[in-house]
Amino acid sequence: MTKKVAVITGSAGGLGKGIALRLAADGFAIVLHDINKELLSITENELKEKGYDVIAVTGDVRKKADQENLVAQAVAAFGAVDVFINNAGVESVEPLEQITDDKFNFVFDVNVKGVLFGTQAAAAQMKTQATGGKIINACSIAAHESYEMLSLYCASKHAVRSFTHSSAKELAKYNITVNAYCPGVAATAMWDRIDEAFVKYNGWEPKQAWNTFTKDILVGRPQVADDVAKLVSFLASSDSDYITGQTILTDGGMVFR
Ligand SMILES: NC(=O)c1ccc[n+]([C@@H]2O[C@H](COP(=O)([O-])OP(=O)(O)OC[C@H]3O[C@@H](n4cnc5c(N)ncnc54)[C@H](O)[C@@H]3O)[C@@H](O)[C@H]2O)c1
Repeated sequence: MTKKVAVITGSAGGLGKGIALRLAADGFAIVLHDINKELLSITENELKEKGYDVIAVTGDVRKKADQENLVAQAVAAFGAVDVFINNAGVESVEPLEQITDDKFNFVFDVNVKGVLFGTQAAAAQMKTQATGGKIINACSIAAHESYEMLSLYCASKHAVRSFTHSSAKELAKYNITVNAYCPGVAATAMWDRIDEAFVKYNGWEPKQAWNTFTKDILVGRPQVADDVAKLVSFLASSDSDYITGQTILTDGGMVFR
């Protein structure tokens, strides 16, 4: 039987890499993708050394042509795109008054336009496949709750949540489901930068933001990439065939919806 194919944007490191490792172990052929060419190559080699079927495509989710190229490369290598994961995202931490025009555009370009262009490219391919496909978006607790100092990031993730709902409705007739995973606080390079921003703007101690955000998590520990990958593994599997348009929290018990 031919392997199903999963494309994961922003998968050179962080949660995307964790998702790629999990889906590879689940039996998917993996298409890695990132703007960071150097790290992408290291991660590609890591998966190859484990014996997984993998290719890596460098690109920028903000560019429609790059997203189309990503899908074309996936199809050229493995023949289909069964699962497309809009994982790439950027954070933004600053007081509301200090958000600039450029910063606003940058965050919305990556987090929202990136999801739109990824969904368009993936759907165009999936519509041609008898089996349809699954589109899975990176959302966040910040798509369900709004935090001070994170207004721009929260607004962008609320937009992704809305896109998840609308695209599920539009694409259902093509046998394409669209869902999202909403992590809480996971130890990645993103959270290192968030912590640094609270030091810069609030005069907090290093790790104070991390400790503040993680201290009340009900399961008693911060999140790791594998926690997120387990939910994505389910959403990528046939076990989730009856689920679409959902933005599912995986946060150890932080936000209740
Ligand atoms: N870490 C968390 O606690 C957390 C919580 C909730 C949601 N999320 C979301 O999960 C996703 C992954 O987060 P992470 O913590 O792994 O972040 P990260 O910064 O550690 O990794 C993100 C990856 O995306 C890549 N990337 C950034 N801009 C890109 C672009 N324009 N085109 C292609 N690739 C690009 C980066 O190079 C990097 O490899 C993001 O959408 C993020 O908003 C993370």
